[in-house]
Amino acid sequence: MDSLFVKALKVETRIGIYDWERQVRQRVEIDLEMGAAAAQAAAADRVEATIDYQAVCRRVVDYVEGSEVQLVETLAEGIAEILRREFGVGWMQITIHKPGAVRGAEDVGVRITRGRRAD
Ligand SMILES: Nc1nc2c(c(=O)[nH]1)N=C([C@H](O)[C@@H](O)CO)CN2
Repeated sequence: MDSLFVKALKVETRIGIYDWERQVRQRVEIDLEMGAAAAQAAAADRVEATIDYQAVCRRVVDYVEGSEVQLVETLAEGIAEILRREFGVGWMQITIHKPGAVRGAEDVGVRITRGRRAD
């Protein structure tokens, strides 16, 4: 299966489980991979024949900037729901990075995979 991807989409948001984290905005970085048939899009050579990754990015940024969740897991599930419902994505992998959130670790976060991979 072919896929479209977005790497390290940076968004400032309120996220975290501690009191101090409810007072600030922190940067998260988001990787997306979405199942999409490249041959169909190429044959038409039109963005309407596939998933518009720029439209996806705009929508994800809008959602994440406005969210106020505690866990990176909650953010990932919210994005998955948007990709499924609004963009018709059948298979996806979503990674939320929260770089620098844990002292001594370069990066922490969550990766979820949802949907069925088409052949
Ligand atoms: N499984 C998770 N564990 C933790 C999360 C999280 O979102 N999911 N978050 C935190 C804190 O907010 C941390 O990122 C800030 O230092 C800790 N554990």
